[in-house]
Amino acid sequence: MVFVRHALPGERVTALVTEDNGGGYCRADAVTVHSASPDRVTPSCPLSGPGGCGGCDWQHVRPERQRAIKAGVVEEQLRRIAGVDRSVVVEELPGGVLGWRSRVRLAVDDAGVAGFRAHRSHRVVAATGCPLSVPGMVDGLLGRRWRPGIELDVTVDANEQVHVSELRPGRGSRPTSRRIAGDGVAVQRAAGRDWRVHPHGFWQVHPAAADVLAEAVGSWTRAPRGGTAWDLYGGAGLFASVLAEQVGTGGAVVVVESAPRAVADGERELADLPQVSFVTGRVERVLARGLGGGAPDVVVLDPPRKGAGREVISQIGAARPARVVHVACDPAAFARDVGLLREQGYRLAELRAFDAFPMTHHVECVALFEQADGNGDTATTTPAVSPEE
Ligand SMILES: C[S@@+](CC[C@H](N)C(=O)[O-])C[C@H]1O[C@@H](n2cnc3c(N)ncnc32)[C@H](O)[C@@H]1O
Repeated sequence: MVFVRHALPGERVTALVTEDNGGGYCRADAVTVHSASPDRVTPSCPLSGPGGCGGCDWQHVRPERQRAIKAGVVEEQLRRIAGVDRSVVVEELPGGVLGWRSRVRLAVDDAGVAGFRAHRSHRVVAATGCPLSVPGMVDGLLGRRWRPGIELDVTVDANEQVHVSELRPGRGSRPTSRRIAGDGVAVQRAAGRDWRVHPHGFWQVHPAAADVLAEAVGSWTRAPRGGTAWDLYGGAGLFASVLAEQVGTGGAVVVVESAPRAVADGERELADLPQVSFVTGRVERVLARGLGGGAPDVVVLDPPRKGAGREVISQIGAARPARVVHVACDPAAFARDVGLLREQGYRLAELRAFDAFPMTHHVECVALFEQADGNGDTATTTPAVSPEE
């Protein structure tokens, strides 16, 4: 099998193999298009294409078609990995497909010129702009000379303040970071409040995404008044703020998050919600120790790309919440977690998918799971969940 970047289904192309994995599969880049798909468009960035910047690999595809392909990917992974047959629509976020990216990592080459890393490579592609980024955020950074070998972490917040940190390779795998622009506090707006958070901690990259996801999650959690909810992989507590309104001051919302900086931000920003508490630690370890405070009525989980996995899903299953809302940014890991939740007796009740990363292959899913009541879901095959996951 050959995965060809920069091509579209139905096209005839000449492709250059970039990675040969022996008997398994190859990766290749389409370098010449002989017969183009009607969905092919001219990329707005000259660096998009073979040998160019690795950031946005779908600029050559009509945006409507991008969303249709992403929907097909989610459907296919659910069918193949979780044995669930479900039709998916990928919803557009407000703001258009360009100028949305509020966080970028620039790299500086040996000559001191800033640009973007090439796809799956350390090579730096010099750039003069980035049409995907919020307008103006990288202007002035790309045209300057920098110390060779550093990287620049750039975030623009909801107040249009640009925050820049210089990252120098440090001892071990951790770079040392030095703030060179911004006041070190990014203001973000979502779920009806302003959040003052670390500019380079986790926050949704698309400016509309945090609000859209909080609304989607909150519409399905329906945590009972006085009830208990868990917000796992909770960051600064975006979803906890929604859950807190639902359970009221007589209820309890517990956020579990491994990054101490995000916990510190959340404890400060949600100090007006006494029903919210934070636990710093890895979800799998914290749940193994036991969270205390009674069984949850609702669990929200928003793990990183690799998903939650068997251990965490089993721990959630053992707590028997009535509803589980899963937020996921990798369709394959998500489908594996769907299969694991089914093993725990949960059925996929609702699913929405969002184009939170236009012009890239990434897609964000939000799913509601309810305890299966015997009616079952629309499984077509036995879930193909690997035992070690
Ligand atoms: C996709 S983000 C979601 C954050 C939050 N729900 C939000 O929307 O702002 C995933 C979060 O999980 C945290 N994380 C990653 N691995 C973790 C683990 N094993 N246990 C707890 N938190 C973890 C990361 O630090 C990050 O804040």
